[in-house]
Amino acid sequence: MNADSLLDLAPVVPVVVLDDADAAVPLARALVAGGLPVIELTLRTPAALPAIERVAAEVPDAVVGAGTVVRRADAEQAAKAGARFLVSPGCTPALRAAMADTGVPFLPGVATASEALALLEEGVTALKFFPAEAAGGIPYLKALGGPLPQVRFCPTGGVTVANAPGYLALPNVGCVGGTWLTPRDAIAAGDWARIEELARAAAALR
Ligand SMILES: O=C(O)C(=O)C[C@H](O)[C@H](O)COP(=O)(O)O
Repeated sequence: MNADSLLDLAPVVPVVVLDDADAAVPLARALVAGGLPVIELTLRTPAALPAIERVAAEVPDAVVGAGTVVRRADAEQAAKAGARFLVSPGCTPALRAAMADTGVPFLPGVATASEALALLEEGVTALKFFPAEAAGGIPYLKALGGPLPQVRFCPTGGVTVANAPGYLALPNVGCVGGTWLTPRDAIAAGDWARIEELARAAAALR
């Protein structure tokens, strides 16, 4: 798998904030059962790294990655924990180098044509578009596709079950990401059936 093929594995990538690493395995199983095998666990809580480790070891059908990669150490620790991909909200030359050094596929975040061009110069053609809705949403991405048809995006940030189909209809969108599949209250309650249902609805979007 490389970053470009990652965009084709599932129409929606659940972006997860976990408070308790014990929730990771049942959560990942529910998402996989609902049809969403690609899972981004954000490095925003101390539970994230052990959660990545457990999902990588115990849920072979999941493709678990790390989100909120913002420093070299994040990239290194996530790769060591078994992350199969890395996602960052934005990118700098140092962060790109750090992610590339891990050998793990990565999706750097961009929000402008210049940022996309800087990464294109380094051979990176799969990008996260963040924060998607706030940065201009569907019309903005459509406009970027004119001069930059070789770049494909995973829009994330303000994407919902309602606006996801519009993004997925764009030729330069491979998949979308969002937190709506894994509500914090459902995770806290261990309501895996609800999460599986949300995943199933999202998997059917395309
Ligand atoms: O953690 C990261 O690396 C990010 O870039 C941020 C997330 O992608 C957004 O927080 C998505 O959140 P929603 O808008 O609720 O779907």
